[in-house]
Amino acid sequence: MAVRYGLLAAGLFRRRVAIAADLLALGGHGEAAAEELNNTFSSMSPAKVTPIQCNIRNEDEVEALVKSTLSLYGNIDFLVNGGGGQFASPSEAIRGKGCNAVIDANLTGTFYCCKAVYNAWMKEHGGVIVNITVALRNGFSGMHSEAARAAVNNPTKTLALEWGLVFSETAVANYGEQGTMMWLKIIPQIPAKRSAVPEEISPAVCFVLSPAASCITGITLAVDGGQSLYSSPLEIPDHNRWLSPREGKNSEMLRKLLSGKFKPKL
Ligand SMILES: CCCCCCC/C=C/C(=O)SCCNC(=O)CCNC(=O)[C@H](O)C(C)(C)COP(=O)(O)OP(=O)(O)OC[C@H]1O[C@@H](n2cnc3c(N)ncnc32)[C@H](O)[C@@H]1OP(=O)(O)O
Ligand SMILES: NC(=O)C1=CN([C@@H]2O[C@H](COP(=O)(O)OP(=O)(O)OC[C@H]3O[C@@H](n4cnc5c(N)ncnc54)[C@H](OP(=O)(O)O)[C@@H]3O)[C@@H](O)[C@H]2O)C=CC1
Repeated sequence: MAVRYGLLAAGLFRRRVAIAADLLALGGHGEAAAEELNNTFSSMSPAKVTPIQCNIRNEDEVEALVKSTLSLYGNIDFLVNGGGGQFASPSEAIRGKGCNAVIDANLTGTFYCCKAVYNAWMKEHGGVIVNITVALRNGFSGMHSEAARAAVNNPTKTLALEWGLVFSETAVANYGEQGTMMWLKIIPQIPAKRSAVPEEISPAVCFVLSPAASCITGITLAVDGGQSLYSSPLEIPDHNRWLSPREGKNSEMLRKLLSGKFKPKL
């Protein structure tokens, strides 16, 4: 199984019993992470994590990575795209270079990985691909990040159709170190009244990878405690930039209501 290593991928590894497989951990600093996982889980499973460094923003490196994986393991049953991230910034301050960097990491990097694994293995043998993004309905993880994550959604469906693979996009909302303060503020708006934790993301991914999901493809599975069903976590700043309604008795009534001078009957 090929996985770009991260917090969520580590959770996935914990559930390796369900999908007994070796695991290839990737990422800029994968070695220490792989060592930690191998030490932690060696008594529980023969599965082994092998770190191979690769910048997924570089197409040649991704192709070389897939080649190395196949020489190591002989096959690639699953690809879980879990690499990515963003920097925090108000939209108006994001520069082109930063925007492109985030799009390259989250969107183009995901595509490179899908394409390389498909061409080198899954085209002939089939397989399952899961793309992990952010649960972003109504927006919030930053314009650059949102653009990249939302842009994974439709191609996931297109590739599921074009390639005939079991293909799924898992949108997660679990807030660890990133955005903690912001997240604390919005927890009251989450129907579950808490965020998800990595241990709740990995079972969802395992489900999609497992034979239990053998008739599922191209779906988006939100693991977010219902957050995306409810309001947006974004705060709307006070402003006076909206067009006023046409003058008349209804706009007059609205003004009264908003001023608090008029008490509605109900
Ligand atoms: C912000 C909170 C939103 C809600 C969070 C939702 C929940 C999500 C959680 C997670 O994502 S967990 C994963 C956590 N990990 C990360 O987020 C790491 C993300 N970082 C990266 O992937 C990379 O650092 C990057 C953002 C893709 C940038 O790549 P790199 O460092 O290689 O940059 P360059 O290609 O050289 O481009 C640099 C360019 O980028 C802009 N920039 C980078 N950092 C910042 C920053 N902190 N503030 C503003 N702008 C930034 C900037 O334009 C840089 O250009 P220069 O100024 O250097 O010329
Ligand atoms: N954790 C959270 O709260 C949430 C996470 N997500 C998203 O879910 C996905 C997985 O998250 P999680 O596991 O927590 O995140 P992590 O930050 O733990 O893992 C992301 C991994 O991606 C790797 N990575 C980033 N850019 C590249 C690159 N250019 N080339 C190769 N590897 C790269 C990082 O490697 P390295 O560290 O070596 O640079 C890191 O190991 C991400 O897309 C994240 O944005 C969504 C919602 C919430």
